Amino acid sequence: MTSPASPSVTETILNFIDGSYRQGSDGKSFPNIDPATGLQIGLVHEASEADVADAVAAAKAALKGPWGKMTTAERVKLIAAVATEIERRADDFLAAEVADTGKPRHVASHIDIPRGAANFRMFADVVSTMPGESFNTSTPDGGQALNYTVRKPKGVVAVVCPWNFPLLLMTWKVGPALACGNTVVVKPSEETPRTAALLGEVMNAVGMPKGVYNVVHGFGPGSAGEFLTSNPDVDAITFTGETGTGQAIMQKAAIGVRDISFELGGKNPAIVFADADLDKAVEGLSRSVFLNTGQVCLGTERVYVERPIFNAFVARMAAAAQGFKPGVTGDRAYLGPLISAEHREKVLGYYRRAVEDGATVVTGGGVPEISGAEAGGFFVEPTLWIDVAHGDTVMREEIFGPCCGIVPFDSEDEVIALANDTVYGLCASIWTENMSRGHRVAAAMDVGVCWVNSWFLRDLRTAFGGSGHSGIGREGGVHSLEFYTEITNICVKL
Ligand SMILES: NC(=O)C1=CN([C@@H]2O[C@H](COP(=O)(O)OP(=O)(O)OC[C@H]3O[C@@H](n4cnc5c(N)ncnc54)[C@H](O)[C@@H]3O)[C@@H](O)[C@H]2O)C=CC1
Ligand SMILES: O=C(O)/C=C/C=C(\O)C(=O)O
Repeated sequence: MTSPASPSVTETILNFIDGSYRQGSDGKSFPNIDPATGLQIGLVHEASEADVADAVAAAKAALKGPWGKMTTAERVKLIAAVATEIERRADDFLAAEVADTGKPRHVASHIDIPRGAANFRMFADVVSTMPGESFNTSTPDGGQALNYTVRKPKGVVAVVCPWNFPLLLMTWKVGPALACGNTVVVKPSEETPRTAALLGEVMNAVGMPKGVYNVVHGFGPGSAGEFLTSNPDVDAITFTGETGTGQAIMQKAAIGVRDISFELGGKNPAIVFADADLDKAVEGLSRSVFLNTGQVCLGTERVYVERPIFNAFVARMAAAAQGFKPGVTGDRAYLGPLISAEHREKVLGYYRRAVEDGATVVTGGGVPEISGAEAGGFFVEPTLWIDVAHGDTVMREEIFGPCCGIVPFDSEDEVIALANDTVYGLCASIWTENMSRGHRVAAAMDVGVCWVNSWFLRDLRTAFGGSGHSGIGREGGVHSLEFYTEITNICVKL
């Protein structure tokens, strides 16, 4: 895709290959759009197949260079320096993330940017403190053997990223990959190329060897995403994004039997029991439904509420939703735009479908009136539905917008069955003051992550990922090492 530079273009975003910024070798570029205004604010240089091959070759060569020869102590010192440099340049990362996503500054400054640094620091700690495994083994001749494991990097890791938390989700993969001694080629989302490109400056500033961190810009099929995941010198692929994309990447990964780690979509339920602390539940669920304008894989799109408190809960959630004013200026309770005009059309399609299927719109359901600079932004109203049936499209498909259906229930068994009746299995949240019930229902959820009386409360050492159509594998803490390292078991006859 090529687009001519327009007068509003202010910045050129380049690929980062073998330690240097490069234009695309075949001269293609595409526009970088500010979702808050709909205006073009930059021009992204698209990587050609040859550029992607160069990036992979640089990453492969770097495994044999100074990077591959470093001790763990030397490597983790560099990785910790990356975290410190991100913190030092926090304002630059914040500006880049806000420009690409249109998200409110307070969201990016509290979530995206600090996590970008933390993802490096935490995995530097994990790798430097990770114990090995060993067994004393009795041998048939009455003697002994010692078994122990050594972990080695997998090699070149392809990191394919989405647009909802660009720096956070990219570094969640790059941090452990590098801490384990791999090299990476990152394909950021075409919607959000800036922070991945900026991280190249950080790598050079801290003295990261050339070729360890590479970035190629472009799209999926027939572009950088496909070129990267089909390159035979890529040893493993980690991906966050849509389930269908995961399936396409999995087919590429099968060639050469490459390992994959996938964090995919969700249709996450929340269960609110009548004994819940309603203030806490409404506060938590108004974040889980509306944070990042609902563009969170962990976001809640189905809320089940025990019948005695159903009406009170719906009224409180409606008031909370009406407090979120779409737009990028004003007080803290505002909603940023959706990522693109195309995504807004998709979300509005679900808004229409809910009504066609008989839902009652409690609040929202359309496009807000916004004047001034943001009039061309991709905003939608925060939206709640009741009178939705379990089989309705908006209760089954991932929408990725600021909306949810709210449904009453009468018994614990009934609500567990409803919550689990989905092809997805990413996360759930349970709201109750009866902790024995909290533990019991949480354990019954067929998901990778279940919160009780909280949501998106993250300890980066814990296992993170989903089951079913929500993903393959777990990352986080030592779980990341399972994916980013290869184990050799050494058996020594004593
Ligand atoms: N964290 C999550 O779970 C996310 C889920 N989504 C869901 O996915 C929907 C579509 O959003 P998209 O950005 O289009 O997600 P996507 O899954 O198509 O894109 C994610 C990344 O994969 C790349 N990609 C796409 N097709 C590829 C292919 N065949 N081979 C290699 N790379 C490929 C894209 O260029 C991008 O970097 C959203 O509406 C939302 O429902 C989107 C972003 C994040
Ligand atoms: O905390 C994390 O590691 C991840 C958070 C959010 C997502 O994975 C997502 O929205 O895709």
